[in-house]
Amino acid sequence: MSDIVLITGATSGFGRAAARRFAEAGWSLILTGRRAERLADLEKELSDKVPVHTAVLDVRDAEAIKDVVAALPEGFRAVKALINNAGLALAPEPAQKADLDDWHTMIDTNITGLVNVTHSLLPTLIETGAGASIVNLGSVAGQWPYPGSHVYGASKAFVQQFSYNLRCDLQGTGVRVTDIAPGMAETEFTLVRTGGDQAASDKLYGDTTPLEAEDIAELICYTVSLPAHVNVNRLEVMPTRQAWSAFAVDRD
Ligand SMILES: NC(=O)C1=CN([C@@H]2O[C@H](COP(=O)(O)OP(=O)(O)OC[C@H]3O[C@@H](n4cnc5c(N)ncnc54)[C@H](OP(=O)(O)O)[C@@H]3O)[C@@H](O)[C@H]2O)C=CC1
Ligand SMILES: O=CCS(=O)(=O)O
Repeated sequence: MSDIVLITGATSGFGRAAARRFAEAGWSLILTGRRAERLADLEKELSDKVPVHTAVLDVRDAEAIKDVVAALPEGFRAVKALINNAGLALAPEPAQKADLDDWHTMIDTNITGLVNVTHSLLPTLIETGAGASIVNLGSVAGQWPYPGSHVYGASKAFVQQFSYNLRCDLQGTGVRVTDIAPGMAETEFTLVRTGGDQAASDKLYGDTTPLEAEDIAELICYTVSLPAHVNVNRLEVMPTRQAWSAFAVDRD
C-alpha cells in the first residue's frame, strides 16, 4: 500500500505543486481546500497516477476538519504526512491602516486553522509512528520583520514556535515536525494579499527570479522522504536574487 499525504490548500501554489510532486513519487493523496472546482480538476489530473481523495475544507472550521478526518475512505486513513500549507497574507498596508477583519482572517487561517488540522490528525500520525511527518508552511516573515508584515509575519512566527514545541512533545512517537520558511515565491499569494491586483503581483515578481511553487514542493517531498531517523527542524529558503535588507532609519 502506498504512503498517504494530506495537503491543506491544495488548490493553488505550493499545495497544488506538492500534490503533483507527491503523485510523481507514488503517494496516495488527500487534497483539501475551499475551491471545489479546482480540487475536482486536480483529482481528474492525478487520479490515473495515484489514488486521490478530495474534500472541500475551510481550515478555520474545526468541526468540518473532524468530519473530513472521520469520513476518510478505507485506503486513505493511515496518513503518513500532513502538509499544513493553507494560509494567506492580507492587508499589505501599514498596521495603522490595516482592517481589523483582515488581521482576524490571517490569525484564524494561519494560526487557528493550522492548529485545528494538526489537532485532528495527531492521533493518526502517532499511530503511523516512525517516518510520519508534519510539515508546516512558515515564512521568512516569521523571523525577519518588514513593513506591512504585521499580523502575517507574527502568524508565521507562531508557526515556527509551534513546530518546535510540537517536536518536543512528539519526541518518542516517531512523528517528525518541520517548519519550511520560504522567501518570495510566485504563486497566487500576492494576488490574494492585494485583493486581486494582478499588476501589483506582476510587478513584485517581475525583473527578478522568484522561487517557484515547484521548488517548495520539491523540498516538502524531500523532507518527508528522508529516512525515519532524520528530522529537518527548519528550512529557510530564498531565491538566490533575494537577501536581507539594512535597518531602516527615520531621519530629519
Ligand atoms: N508565496 C510566497 O511567497 C510564500 C508563501 N508562504 C506560505 O505558503 C502557503 C501557501 O501559499 P502559496 O501557495 O504561496 O499561496 P496561494 O494563494 O497560491 O495558495 C494558498 C492556498 O491556501 C488555501 N487557503 C487559504 N485560506 C484557506 C482556508 N481558510 N481554508 C483552506 N484553505 C485555505 C487556498 O485554497 P482555497 O482558496 O481554495 O481555500 C490555496 O490553496 C501559505 O501558508 C503562505 O503563507 C510562505 C512563504 C512565502
Ligand atoms: O510569506 C511570504 C514571503 S514574504 O512576502 O513575507 O516575503
